[in-house]
Amino acid sequence: MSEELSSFFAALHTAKHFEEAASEVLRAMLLSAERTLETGRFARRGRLLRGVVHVRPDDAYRRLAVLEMEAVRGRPRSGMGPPPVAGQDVALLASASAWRAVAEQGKAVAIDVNLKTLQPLEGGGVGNASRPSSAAFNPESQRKLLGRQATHVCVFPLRVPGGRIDGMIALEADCMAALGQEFVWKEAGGQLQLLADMAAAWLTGLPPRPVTAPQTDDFLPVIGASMASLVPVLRIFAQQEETILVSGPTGAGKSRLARWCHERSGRRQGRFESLDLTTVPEDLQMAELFGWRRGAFTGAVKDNPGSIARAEGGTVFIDEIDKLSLKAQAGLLHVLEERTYRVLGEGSGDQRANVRFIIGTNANLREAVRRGAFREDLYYRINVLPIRVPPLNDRQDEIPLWARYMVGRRHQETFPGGEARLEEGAERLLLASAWPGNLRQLDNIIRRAYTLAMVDQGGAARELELREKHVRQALAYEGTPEESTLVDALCHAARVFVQEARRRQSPLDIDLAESFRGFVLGMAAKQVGKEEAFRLVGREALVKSRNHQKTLRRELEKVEALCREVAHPGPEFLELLSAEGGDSN
Ligand SMILES: Nc1ncnc2c1ncn2[C@@H]1O[C@H](COP(=O)(O)OP(=O)(O)OP(=O)(O)O)[C@@H](O)[C@H]1O
Repeated sequence: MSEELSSFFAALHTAKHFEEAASEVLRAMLLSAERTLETGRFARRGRLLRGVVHVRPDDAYRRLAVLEMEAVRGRPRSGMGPPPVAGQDVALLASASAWRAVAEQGKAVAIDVNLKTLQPLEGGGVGNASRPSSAAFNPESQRKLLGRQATHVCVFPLRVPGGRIDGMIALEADCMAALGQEFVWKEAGGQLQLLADMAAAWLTGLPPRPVTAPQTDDFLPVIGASMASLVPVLRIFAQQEETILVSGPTGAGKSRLARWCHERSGRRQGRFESLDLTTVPEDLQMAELFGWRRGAFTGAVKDNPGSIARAEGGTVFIDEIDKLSLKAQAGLLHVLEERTYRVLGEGSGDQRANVRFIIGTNANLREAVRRGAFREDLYYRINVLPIRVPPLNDRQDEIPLWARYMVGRRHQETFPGGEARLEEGAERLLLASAWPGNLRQLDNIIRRAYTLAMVDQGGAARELELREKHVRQALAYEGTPEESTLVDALCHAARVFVQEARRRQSPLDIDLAESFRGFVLGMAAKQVGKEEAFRLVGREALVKSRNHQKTLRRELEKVEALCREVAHPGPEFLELLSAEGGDSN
């Protein structure tokens, strides 16, 4: 390994955060490309501009970093210098096609922005045999790149061990003299990809530099650790013009997040129009989007502008995109590519679509593409800036914060200026519950518990406390989700165990497997009687030898030990323990 590569490797080893690793790799790649440029035929006629690292494992953005060439020149070769920050004004590589090409082919692609061509790099250089794809760029992407002097872009896949492509690194350059694929990528491609390959594991594996808690607001009133690391990426997304794809389970807050992005975009003065496709019959989807003229179809008794026209200058949020019919998919693709559409029933004359689209889905769109239910070209067209909202179960740290926020908000509706709090036990109970319905379910439970607390406190309480019993009752109405399997339940128990250990900031030294057996036996004994309980868990022999009473007692003691450890009074079946009384032989 050359000295240069080994010092690059050493720098990656000492990087503690994604930003530091990104800084190293972008600096090394930009300098390497610049050296090639200086010795080639475009020396003094071209210049490197910047590099951008996009980390998007499982097709959802996790991190972004940008490094301007000026910053590279402005600091010594060794030493960390300021980290590359994806600032608010950063312009992202505006091409869905670049990502599609690197993700599908696992190879770097070179783009000539003036010619609007995109061509795979082969081996260390550009293969003449590979087809240039001239449909690769829409005029908007071209305008944007040229607007920041980028005439040539090379995009390298971020290949992690195992062969997955978890992101890309784009280098931008300015060289009017170079045509098509002539720029330095041809000679430097092999070395640049090597640097990207070496850095991939660090870029995708390192945590982000800790950020101070982002500011909350009405649309994002709670931001826990996992969302906090996404907020910088979201802020950048909000300010772009490209389509954002927000995926995540139902009730996780996708619509609110879309609204948050709108409020932070240059289009905030315009309207935010939301179109939930689950509520629109397939044959009316085109009409709802593009509007109609009177008489366009049966029932069209007067003109209707449609979502795009209503949101003129603003944002259209299309939720549950997988419900879009194939016909309407073709219509949406046309708008996204050409920025024009035709109102239904209008003989001629296209309208300009001056809106930004945000798309929501809780379906696996890639899978829908595989099944032929969703157009592949549309998938790539809307998948420019994908982001995933994690389920509430994966952001446990947010549960008490959301619960407090929701109780407060509910109380303000009845008693503006009043005060509502949650008893500690109530928070513990919420934390220990599973939330398949995410924030929507939590909100429902809080509202139900709130009503119970109000009734308990006689109605007119400006100061209100939501107690554990209110939450327990509210949860009881929900019942156990029928689809809950043993594996789901065990996952849930494991999650709560971890959360309890983290809460106390010291190890939770209990043998969970041992106490779990006690829980199972206790529950079974309560439900079907002691002897049958032992049969259910395959320990019939103990019943026959009359040793089961003693065993049950020992098992229940382990349950009791666990309850003591986590300062919980313990479940009802612990009564069995006292009922066993002196029967210890
Ligand atoms: N930022 C928020 N502030 C207050 N409540 C919220 C927020 N986000 C989500 N919620 C609660 O969760 C519910 C669902 O939120 P939202 O509609 O944004 O989720 P979604 O992911 O778009 O759901 P779906 O996929 O079912 O449309 C809201 O009605 C509200 O009760």
